[in-house]
Amino acid sequence: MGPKVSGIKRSNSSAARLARTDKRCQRPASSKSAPTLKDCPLPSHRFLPSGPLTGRIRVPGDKSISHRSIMFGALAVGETCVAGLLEGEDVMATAAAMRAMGATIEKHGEEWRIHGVGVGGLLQPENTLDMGNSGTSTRLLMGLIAGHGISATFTGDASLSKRPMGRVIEPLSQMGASFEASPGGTLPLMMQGAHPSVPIEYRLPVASAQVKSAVLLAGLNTPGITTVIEPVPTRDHSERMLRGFGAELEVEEAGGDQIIRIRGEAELQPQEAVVPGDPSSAAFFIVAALITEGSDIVIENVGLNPTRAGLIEVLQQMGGHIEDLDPREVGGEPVADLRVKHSQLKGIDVDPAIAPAMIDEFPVLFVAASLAKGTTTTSGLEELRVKESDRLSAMADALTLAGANVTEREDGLVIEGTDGAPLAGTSDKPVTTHLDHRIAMSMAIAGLASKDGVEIDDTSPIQTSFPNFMSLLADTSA
Ligand SMILES: O=C(O)C1=C[C@@H](OP(=O)(O)O)[C@@H](O)[C@H](O)C1
Ligand SMILES: C=C(OP(=O)(O)O)C(=O)O
Repeated sequence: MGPKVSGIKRSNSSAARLARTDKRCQRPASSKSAPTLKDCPLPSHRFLPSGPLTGRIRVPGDKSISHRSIMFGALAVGETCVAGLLEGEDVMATAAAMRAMGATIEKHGEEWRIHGVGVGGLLQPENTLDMGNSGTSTRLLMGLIAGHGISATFTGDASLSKRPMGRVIEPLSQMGASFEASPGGTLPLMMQGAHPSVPIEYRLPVASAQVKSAVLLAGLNTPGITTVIEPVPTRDHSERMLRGFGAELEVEEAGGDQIIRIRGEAELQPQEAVVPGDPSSAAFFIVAALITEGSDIVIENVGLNPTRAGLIEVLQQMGGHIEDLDPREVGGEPVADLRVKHSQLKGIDVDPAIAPAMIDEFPVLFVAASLAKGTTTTSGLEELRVKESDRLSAMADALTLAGANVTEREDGLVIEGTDGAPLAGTSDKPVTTHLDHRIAMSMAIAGLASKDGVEIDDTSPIQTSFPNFMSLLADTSA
């Protein structure tokens, strides 16, 4: 770790350890009384201005692909080996749930080995499935359970407990599953899967890969053909990977729609899976290098599936220097090494049609826009209000506190950039991350391009998707 990043603590520091205990503070195992703030101090942290980012780095495995590797491996008969799995809390929540339903999932050296139970073979979990902070785990597992004749209860942390589950309850009910959810269709909820379940044709009312995947996963153990119609394409990892595991799945384009059909009562074959680096995690280092003077960095092995690569296109339109080196395929997904150099960014109107291909990257795009020359306008982003936090309001508040010029609209933010001048940073009050890893990491990056640094109230949510973020940032910045 270089001397100029003394403000950044490593992930094995006491702050990071506290982070993990802190989440459990919501429901302390060892104490009958509710925890007080004193028992559970938040691991706050000030991210200081940084010199150039240089060197070659790798970010952890893709979160979406990691969840699916575990789920599909757990449904194949035989041993699936997964290399490059993300070991963040969200993926570990999926692993714990699949173990509770009968799969064996173990780490051997650098590799994860999964012994599956076969499609149709999931066991009824004995205990409540605690999904922590993870929307993907919850919605995809609801789909899997819907096609099995078992029941399960789902809980989650304070953030997940506010997120809408009606969007999966609706199609899965049509397939025969039944639900008892909290008011507003939220967690905690109890569900009973159906056996046999009923194949449906479902047109997605919202651009969501989680809803698409939930219906396809329910379709895996449903007799006949289950069809999902997608008017707006979203990440297609489920389709690619289900095919790779041997499911009969076809995608047809018709009149601007994608029509995805899966034949049920499938038999999945175990695989040797390799998970590419997560473009959503690489995004923080891409923006960090673009806004920090003198930076020149290579991020190796970044997944560049076209349904995920929207941020790179938008940053290039803003004048960002991002080069693909050595494009290749890893685990059935396009990847490349990305060379990113500091660039003078200019504000643009972001085409809302690109939103699904960068849905998790808007918080960090807002940081880039805050340092660009001129105005960046975003629209069509209502979905950001139902992520781990309301990401439009959380980022508008956080960036304003750090000195950026931001106007919040119903469906997006309008940001007047500083033309490269550093943001003031935060003084007496830290930014609030609302249990949202992407808000925490985005504002950490804003700290690099600030005068006084940016203080984050709670760094613990970073563990959900990018456990070594703090140490990688410290190692990369001069
Ligand atoms: O299918 C997935 O793996 C994901 C889909 C997206 O959610 P939505 O389906 O709610 O858009 C994304 O935000 C999430 O991080 C991961
Ligand atoms: C929205 C996200 O994840 P999830 O929906 O799985 O909680 C995310 O990682 O930004």
